Order: sequence, then C-alpha cells, then structure tokens
Amino acid sequence: LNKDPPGLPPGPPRYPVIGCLAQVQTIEDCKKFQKKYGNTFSLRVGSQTLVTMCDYKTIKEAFSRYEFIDRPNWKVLNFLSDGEMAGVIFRNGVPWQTLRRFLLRHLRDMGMGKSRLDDAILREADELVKDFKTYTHGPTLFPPSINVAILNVIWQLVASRRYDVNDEEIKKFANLVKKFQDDITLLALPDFFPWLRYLPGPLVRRLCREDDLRAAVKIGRGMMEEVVREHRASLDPASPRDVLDEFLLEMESQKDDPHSVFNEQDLIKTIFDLFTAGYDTTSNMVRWVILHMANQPAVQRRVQQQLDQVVSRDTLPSHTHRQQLPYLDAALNEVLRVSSLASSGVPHAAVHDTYLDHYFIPKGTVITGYAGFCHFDPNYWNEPEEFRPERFLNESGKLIIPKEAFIPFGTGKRSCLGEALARMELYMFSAALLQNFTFTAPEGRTVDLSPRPTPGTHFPKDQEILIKPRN
Ligand code: HEM
Repeated sequence: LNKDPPGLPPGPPRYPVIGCLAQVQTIEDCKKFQKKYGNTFSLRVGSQTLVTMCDYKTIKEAFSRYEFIDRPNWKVLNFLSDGEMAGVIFRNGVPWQTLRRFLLRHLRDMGMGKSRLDDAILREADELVKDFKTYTHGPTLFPPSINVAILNVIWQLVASRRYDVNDEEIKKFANLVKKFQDDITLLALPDFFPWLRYLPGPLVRRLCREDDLRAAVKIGRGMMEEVVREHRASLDPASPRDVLDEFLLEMESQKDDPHSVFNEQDLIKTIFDLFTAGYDTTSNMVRWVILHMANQPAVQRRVQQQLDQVVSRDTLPSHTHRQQLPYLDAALNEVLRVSSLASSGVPHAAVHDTYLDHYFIPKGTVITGYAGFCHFDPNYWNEPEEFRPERFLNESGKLIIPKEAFIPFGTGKRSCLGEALARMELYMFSAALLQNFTFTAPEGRTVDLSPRPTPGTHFPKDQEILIKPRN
C-alpha cells in the first residue's frame, strides 16, 4: 500500500493501484463514509487524494479561503485546449481572476433588469410554450425544446444568435455538448491512473473513447471558430453586441501583451465553458421543476393561483412580475434544495500545504464540498425530506433565502458566476410553463424522483409525463 502523509482526514482503506475506487460510486457510499469517518474524510482514487466535506460550516470556511481556490491540474479538464489550462472554470491564478471578472461584468451589464437578457429569455419562454402545446396529446418524454431554449439564451449572451427549435445545427450542437459531458469522465482515467500512459496509445484512447470525443470537439470548435470569424468581420468597436465582441475588443487592446488571457485559445475555451457550465445544469433544473410540480399537485395549484392573480392570461410572466410571485420563487428554491443538482460542485484543489479542521491537506489535494449533504442536514432544515416551499417564505409570505446550508450554486470565491442568469431562466421558464400547462404523471404511474446514477451530479431520469393545457 502507498503511504498517505500523516494528518490527512481519515477514510476507507485504499488498495494498490485503484485506491478505493470500487467503494465510491454514489452519494450513498459517501453517506456511509460520513457515518464512519466523520464530516471530512479522504478517499484515495488511483494516484489522487480527494478530500470530501459534508458539513456546511467546513465547506463555507474552506471555500472562503484563498488556500482552496484552485482547480486540480488534471489534463482532462483542459482536453479542449490540448491539456493547456485555458478558459475560466478550470483555470487558476491571475488568468482565472481576470476572466471571471470580465464575464461577471458583462453578465451584469447585459442582463438582469437591463432588459437585453430578460427580453431574450422571455422570447425563449414564448417559443417553449408554443412548442409544449404540440406535446399535449398523451404521455411524452421531455420536449427537446427545453434544451434549445437554454442553449439559445447562452448563444444570445455570447454571440447574439438564436436557433429555431427544429434547426439541425442546434440539435447537432446540443448532442455534442451532451456527448462531451457524458464521455469526459472516462477521459479522466489517466489523471487518476498515470500508469495507463504506459499502455499502448491506441488501446488507452479506445478505453477512454478519446478519438470519438476529439471528433466531436473538432465539430464544436469549428462552429465556434466560424462564429468568431463572423463577429470579427462585423465588429463595431463603438457598439459591442455581446460577450464575443467585448472579448475581441480586449484582444485588440492587449495584443502587445504576450501574457494576456485575451487570446484566441482562451476565447474559444471561455465560450465553451459557458455552454458546459450553463446548459446541462439549467436544462435539467427545468426538468426537475416539471417533475416536482407533477409530484406535488397542491404546490403546483398554488403557484398557478398566484400566477393567475398577478399576470393576465394573455401575457407571459416577465421579470417585472417576479416580486409579486414569491410562492413560485419559494417553490423553485425548494426544487434547488431537494434536487441538489450540482451535488458535489466542481472540484477545488489546495494551492499549498495547509490545514482544515485540524487535518493536514497537502498542496494539490483535491477537495469537494457536498451541497447534497448540507441541503438535508436536520441541524439546518426542519423535516428536510419534506418538499415544502413555505420554508422559503416568512410569515407575511415574502421570499427569504436562508443564509446557511443552502448552496445550490456553491459558496465563496469560486461560486457559480451564472447564478443570477440561471435563476432568471428558471423563474421565467417555469412561470411561462406553469401559467399555460399542468404537469402530471401519466395515468396509473408515479413520478420517478430518483436521480440518474452519475457521480457528483443529480440529474433527473428521462421519463414520460403528461402536459395538460390550462384553459
Ligand atoms: C441551475 C443551474 C446552475 C447550477 C446549479 C450551477 C452550479 C454551479 C456550481 C455548484 C459551481 C461550482 C462552484 C464551486 O466551484 O465551488 C458552478 C460554477 C460555475 N458556473 Fe454554474 N450553475 C448553474 C448555471 C450556470 C450558468 C447558466 C452559467 C453561465 C452561463 C454558469 C457558469 C458557471 C461557471 C463559469 C462556473 C465556474 C466558476 C469559476 O470557476 O470561477 N453556471 N456552477
């Protein structure tokens, strides 16, 4: 057995070569470790030490500290840029800070109350309602228009583009992003098991489905490069249209700085980051909302009653109605809590040797915080297993967001930079759908709320639902 440095958080025994991989498959396994080893434990998977935190106070403390601000330096995370760190999600140091600030500034400038993004989301909500009307004749799987709506919002933000629901290019793009996200885990194998690099290259590539993924990425890259070319040709420096224009302007103004993060490689990777971080997450949250409403008819009815009181039936709910719809927002927060979609978040890494909860954490140790645990911690939530939107309302029915143990978008300096956008999308899409439809399980069936068995995320299972138009 390899020896761990002394002082690491306790954890299950690790076996030669694979570590404790065979014992860590789902959140249920982590629950068992939590019971046995406490709220902070370590897992050894191959050559990597992963420290898992299950308790809110420790997560909050760790992620507010500079020592845990990095991402792991895994090659897989930068597959798109041939192993070089690029973009924002898996970047460290000053380049990360610069790109994060750039994106936050432009998200703020374009969106949230400034009408550009709000209008774009409202338009997608309108298209979504029109498309859902064609699925009301019997049990149906989730309409693919959910994906198109979410992708269109990001396309609007990035490049002022949108696609029709049946457009072949957007279908291809959606499949590609999905394939990337599904298959990328396999590609992580050499980061965990470096000895794989000594096996014949073609065998490893086959094992990790690398060639497939490279082909998919090539298509995606081609699409991005085409958009960049088109934007360059039509750029008006006096009136930038979107994130891509703003990035091109930064590139121009910093072209003499060889260390600038505003370069072609970072541009493509940053755009891709926005799609990978903002697409599967938000579209699956919309699916969770539909499933929870179908499972809780009384909650669904109450949301609809409030919608009917506030918004005339011939108008779609917009951001201007939001203040008057606290019950809807409360229900959405409850869905964020119980689904805990990004349960283990995105991994962080220790910047240098340090301590956490009296444990020694060596430089480079990968560290994750499980939101899924915090959201069901009885120390913070009364009857956490119950679906109860009222926990997000005060006595006068006003929305209150708890300050503790509610971290669906992470916490600290690395927390989700798209939170405001995601929340606005969730609000507008849910409001539009619930104003126009009632969701139920098909006759004689129940809603399946168990998540797909993917490590670290809780995505809903695809399943049939009934979409009934409201008269
Ligand atoms: C319901 C939808 C979403 C959920 C639940 C979610 C959740 C998260 C979580 C848990 C993290 C990791 C925080 C950490 O490392 O501690 C994260 C990071 C991130 N998210 Fe989101 N997210 C959502 C939507 C979006 C959207 C719409 C965008 C942008 C278009 C976005 C962009 C990002 C980026 C760029 C990061 C990396 C931030 C960094 O490393 O500095 N996310 N998100």
